[in-house]
Amino acid sequence: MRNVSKSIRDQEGQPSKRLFSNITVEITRPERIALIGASGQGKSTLLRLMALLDAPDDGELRLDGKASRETDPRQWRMEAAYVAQQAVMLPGSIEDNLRTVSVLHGTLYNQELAARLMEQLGLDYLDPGKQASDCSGGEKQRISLIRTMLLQPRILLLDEITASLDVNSARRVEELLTGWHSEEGGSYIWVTHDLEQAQRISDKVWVMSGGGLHEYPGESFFSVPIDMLAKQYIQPAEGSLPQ
Ligand SMILES: Nc1ncnc2c1ncn2[C@@H]1O[C@H](COP(=O)(O)OP(=O)(O)OP(=O)(O)O)[C@@H](O)[C@H]1O
Repeated sequence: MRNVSKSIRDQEGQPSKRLFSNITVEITRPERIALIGASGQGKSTLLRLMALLDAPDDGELRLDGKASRETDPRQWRMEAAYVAQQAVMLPGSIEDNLRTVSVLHGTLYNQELAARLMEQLGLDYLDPGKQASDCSGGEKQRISLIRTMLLQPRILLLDEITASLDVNSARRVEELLTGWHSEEGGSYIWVTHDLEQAQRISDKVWVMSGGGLHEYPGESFFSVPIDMLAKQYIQPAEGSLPQ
């Protein structure tokens, strides 16, 4: 991502406030990145740009050297896939939802992988024929992650994906994704407000603040006590946002 900027638009579609400017970052090898920052800094917007679900005002994104504007967005999203905080279930059963991705992208449905992922996330008690809309918020969130993982992307863009999960279920998600990174060489950028989770799941931290993105190696970032980091980066006092 090079020199990427984004403004919020008003109802007339005119830029009303600069959200972030000139963000330049590069991922050159499989990485585990935690993306943190106070509410409203633009973390979700940044993830959505990276999935080509939104467009920057300026700057460019490249994947394997190829510019986003020269790439079929559908093809791009099979490589760099976004998982939303609010899981949206499509009409039909759980299995219909899991199959949707392969139907949309014209790929084979990997039933074995689907069953393994359901088990790893503690969802194997669910009847695949159950209506997805009847699932709980936490079940939907995990089904949505599995649906995306069935695409077998190389980069996962994860937007607070454990926000509605109990501690044990969240840990299963963390184990699945850290295992996926180490075994299959996938990268993720994971938005979280939970600094302890950020420490568990990342080697590198991206902090959004003051309209910019600041990159830190995990070990040096977390050498500062988490409550101090939280004060500075997650719940900054009024008017004291780090620039
Ligand atoms: N489509 C949109 N139209 C207008 N404003 C938007 C739109 N999308 C996001 N915003 C605004 O942009 C700002 C950044 O939103 P974003 O969701 O990216 O922040 P965030 O850092 O992920 O916040 P949080 O941690 O609360 O999820 C917010 O002020 C939000 O209201």
